[in-house]
Amino acid sequence: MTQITLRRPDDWHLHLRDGEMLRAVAPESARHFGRAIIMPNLVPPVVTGAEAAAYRDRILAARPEGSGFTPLMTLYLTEQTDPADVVQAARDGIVTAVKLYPAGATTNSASGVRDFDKVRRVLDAMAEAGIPLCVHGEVVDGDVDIFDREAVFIDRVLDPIRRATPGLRVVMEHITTRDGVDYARAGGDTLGATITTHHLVINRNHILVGGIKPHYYCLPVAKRESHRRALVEAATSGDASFFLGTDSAPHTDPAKESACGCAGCFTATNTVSILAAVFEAAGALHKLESFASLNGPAFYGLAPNEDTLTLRKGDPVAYPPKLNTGAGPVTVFDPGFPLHWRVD
Ligand SMILES: NC(=O)N[C@@H](CC(=O)O)C(=O)O
Ligand SMILES: [Zn+2]
Ligand SMILES: [Zn+2]
Repeated sequence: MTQITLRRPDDWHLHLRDGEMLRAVAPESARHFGRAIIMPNLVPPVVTGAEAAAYRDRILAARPEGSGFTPLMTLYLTEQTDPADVVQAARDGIVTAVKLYPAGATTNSASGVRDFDKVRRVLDAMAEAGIPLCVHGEVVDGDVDIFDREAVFIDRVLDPIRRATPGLRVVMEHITTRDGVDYARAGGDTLGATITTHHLVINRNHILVGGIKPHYYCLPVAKRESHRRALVEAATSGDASFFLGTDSAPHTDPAKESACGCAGCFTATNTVSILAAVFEAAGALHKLESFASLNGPAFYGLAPNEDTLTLRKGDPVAYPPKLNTGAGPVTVFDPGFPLHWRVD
């Protein structure tokens, strides 16, 4: 196959940041994607419906002329979140989902949740109103090894929450393990999982072998190769539980290339070409549309995009290694292999 046309993909987990960074990265996502679930972990975080509405306006203003890219906003769940504000913001069409960060789990998560009982009323209201909860699924306990944090979160936090709040629609964001794949697959139609582009490509060796590679460091951290293979198997299976959430998370080079570097891979620029390579290598190009364009909208109760995107195979596509932003240079994720699929 040398050409494939799919419904325009969506990105169900995206960081656009704010200010100069937003202005530089928004066009990178708007080029290929129809919609994106926008992460609320700004400084300070997007906590209320009014803040989400204002942030949405800033994103719309950062789109290139004529772009139809639609940001789908989320609220950052805190122990002070007002259930009525969440429900109202969803009813008003401002907010599509709520994001749960365990406090301290990742970039800008300090305002996240420590005591899950304190958000019980919000979760009950969300279950009742059908508002999805997007979850960064890692425990933060110092005694849990960083490579085990996802599996332990499923047992200690996620499964108890889902049992206590039946009907709550949950997205396990950026799963990185076979444990995550298995739990999502068995979870029925109230449970979905996003998989990032980079976790389909790298394992922990990419970060650590031959010198430390800060641009491959993200959270949850990439796991061993058998887990990466489980993710590829899940993404390319066509199973409706799994859909694309790039987690494209720009940080400037100085913030990444540091004695204490930030977590996040910036993949917005070349994600679609990388995904085509991954799916082709798995003999599953015909499943790319399910993963990138169909399963996500189905979970969120939305129609797929009307328009399409065509990829053609040819000579390697050159992507700029860095995006220059007003906030500083941002390194574009390097998959480590040539990309032959060009988006028309
Ligand atoms: N994935 C990351 O490594 N970083 C994300 C936060 C997140 O999605 O956990 C970021 O905001 O930089
Ligand atoms: Zn996260
Ligand atoms: Zn993220």
